[in-house]
Amino acid sequence: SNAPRSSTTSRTFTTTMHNKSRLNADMVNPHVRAAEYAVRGELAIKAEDLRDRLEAGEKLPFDHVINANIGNPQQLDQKPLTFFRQVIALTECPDLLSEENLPVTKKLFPSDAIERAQVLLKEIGSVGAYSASQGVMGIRKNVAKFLEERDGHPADPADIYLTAGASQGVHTILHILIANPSTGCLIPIPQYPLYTATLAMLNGRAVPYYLDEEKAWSVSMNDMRDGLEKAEAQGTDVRSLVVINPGNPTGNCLAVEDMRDVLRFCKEEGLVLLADEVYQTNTFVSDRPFVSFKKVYRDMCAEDPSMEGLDMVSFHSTSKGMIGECGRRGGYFELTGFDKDVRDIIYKSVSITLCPPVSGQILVDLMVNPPKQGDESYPLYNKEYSHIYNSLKERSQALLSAFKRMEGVDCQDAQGAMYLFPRLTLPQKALDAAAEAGKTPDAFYCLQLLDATGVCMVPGSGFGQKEGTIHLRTTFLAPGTEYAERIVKFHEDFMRKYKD
Ligand SMILES: Cc1ncc(COP(=O)(O)O)c(CN[C@@H]2CONC2=O)c1O
Repeated sequence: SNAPRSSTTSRTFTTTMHNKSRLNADMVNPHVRAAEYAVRGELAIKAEDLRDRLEAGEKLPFDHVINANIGNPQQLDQKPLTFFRQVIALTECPDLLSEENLPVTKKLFPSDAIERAQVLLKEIGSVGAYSASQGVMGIRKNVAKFLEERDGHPADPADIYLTAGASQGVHTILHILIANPSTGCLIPIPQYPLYTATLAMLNGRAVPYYLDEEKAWSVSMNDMRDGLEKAEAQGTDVRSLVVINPGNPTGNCLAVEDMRDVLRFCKEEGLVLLADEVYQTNTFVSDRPFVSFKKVYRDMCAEDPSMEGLDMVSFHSTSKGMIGECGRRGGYFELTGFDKDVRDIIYKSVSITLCPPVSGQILVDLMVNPPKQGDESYPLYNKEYSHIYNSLKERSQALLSAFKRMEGVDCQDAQGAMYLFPRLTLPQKALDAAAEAGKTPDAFYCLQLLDATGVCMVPGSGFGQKEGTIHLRTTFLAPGTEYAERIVKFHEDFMRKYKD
């Protein structure tokens, strides 16, 4: 109405009221509704509730909750690498580098941190500005240089895409690969549920291939082939294959021979290989050092040119390793192969979300180009890095030995990554109690463990496991061995309570 407004006038709009109900869960995208991500599922939610109750002063059988459900090192006691934070701080507050402030800044920051921040800011401009969608070129050049030094084969900055963590990279690539509801992707079982959750949201098909627990979780080519053939017989158009190396949740590091078999299989079957290598510096056994799929592939092409023509995406992240800067959301993927038209579509896809976090990009630069011998910051960097590495290795061994002491628990060595994936053999009474509670045996055990000890692990079913087996996934990030003893004690009580 055009009537003059007054404090009492209320404008009324006469429209035909649509009798639409308010949005409810049945109205949202059913594929997103169907997706599951156990790392932050029922157990994690309950752990947060217990933490809140402790903070509110409630008395529980433990005085703090330990999140062993997620590989989040700095949530526990891991400290950030000093040099990385110094460079990030300087790039976030460029006034510290002004002529006027530099004399004071030099008293607070090492010269190589100041120099690195100046070089980065010259490349980036402001960390508050959008960068190129693929990421800052200077940083991508450093990633390419790192890859050349790591693998001994050429790497091109044009093949490098910086991402908001590896998660965003995985989502981008799967989003492009899943062309329709019958498109499938071969996924290792057990796997990190980013893959099955993303495939569910994209309405694609997760095609399982089982890792061989008896062979330290190595890949079984027969199982991979069976998985492919079974899926194709059901009308699935399998277009890609995921390998996680070192493995999450299994901690296995693949032998080069197995990697060659996987590459040959992908070439023969025309599959895009997604090589998730975020744990490439989390390796603990000397006879299984990390070797990239890119290196093995290039070596194979040099021996046999008929291997050329494979399409592969390799993922890395600043969330893992000895860096553990999960919240920064830094990462990248490297494209190997790919038709130019497909690359244009990948670029278009990443351009829609403008650019990855610039501070995450800076962290990628630091990850691939850390202080070197002779640099002012190298002694401190090396000391911190070695301390973190050694403590992760010790903690993996301490928790593994605790599991090996537990009745009915069998656990493969942690060759790498941040996790253990023990297998449990539980008494029938425990299985019956779980069924009675409407829970899977692994979830039942994890819930009881959490209630009794405050230690939050994730049921193996959240990662996939062979029918009839029972596993748990835990990180070994928590400090000390006290919590491992809590787990041992709980297990003894649990097995006594449900003894057949
Ligand atoms: C194998 C693997 N790939 C990708 C990611 C994603 O990492 P960013 O997006 O942070 O780069 C993770 C994270 N690991 C999850 C997070 O913590 N615990 C886990 O199992 C992972 O384990």
